[in-house]
Amino acid sequence: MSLAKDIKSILVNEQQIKEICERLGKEITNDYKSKERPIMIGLLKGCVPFLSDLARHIDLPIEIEYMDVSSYHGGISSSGDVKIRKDMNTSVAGRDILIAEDIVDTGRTLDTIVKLLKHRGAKSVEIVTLLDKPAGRVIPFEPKYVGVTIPKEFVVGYGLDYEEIYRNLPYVGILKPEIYTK
Ligand SMILES: O=P(O)(O)OC[C@H]1O[C@H](OP(=O)(O)OP(=O)(O)O)[C@H](O)[C@@H]1O
Ligand SMILES: Nc1nc2[nH]cnc2c(=O)[nH]1
Repeated sequence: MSLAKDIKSILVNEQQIKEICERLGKEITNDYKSKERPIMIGLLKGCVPFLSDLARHIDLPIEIEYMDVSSYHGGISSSGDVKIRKDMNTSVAGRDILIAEDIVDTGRTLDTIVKLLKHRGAKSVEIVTLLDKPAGRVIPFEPKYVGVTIPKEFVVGYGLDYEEIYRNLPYVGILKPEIYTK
């Protein structure tokens, strides 16, 4: 059964993703070159393909950690309740942190996690996201590094799921509404 048949249109294709990772990797390499062993924290599960591709374009000694965070418990809207399902093991106190995300939508996930990491004593906390959906915000939030700004559509692929499916599509596409309205 093909996954592609459920996609209305491709929003960010494989070539565009490649170019975004190269561009952001160069920018981050330049901005973080004088910082001591920054920690890139991926927010599972959606971050996986993006973090993996982006990190290979960062030419610096960085550490990579993960936190498993979720607020979308099935369906296409945020529950508003950001749950940490698995925390990281390393202390962030005094460290420069770069959070890697697949998407910033309502802003709830990142607002919660940035506040938490600052409360734990991180020296700096910045965000790199593949997708930014500013029209979805319910909390003001501006990620520092953005791959591409997208319209207010529910998207899947390249890490992003609908009910845990579609994360393995190699591109980002708009899901046909009949998939989530049926
Ligand atoms: O800006 P927001 O409205 O908070 O949405 C962004 C979050 O939503 C998705 O995660 P989700 O909760 O679906 O978990 P997942 O990464 O495991 O799919 C995505 O990976 C972001 O973390
Ligand atoms: N799959 C998916 N997850 C999200 N989390 C927040 N916005 C989105 C979205 O558009 N698609």
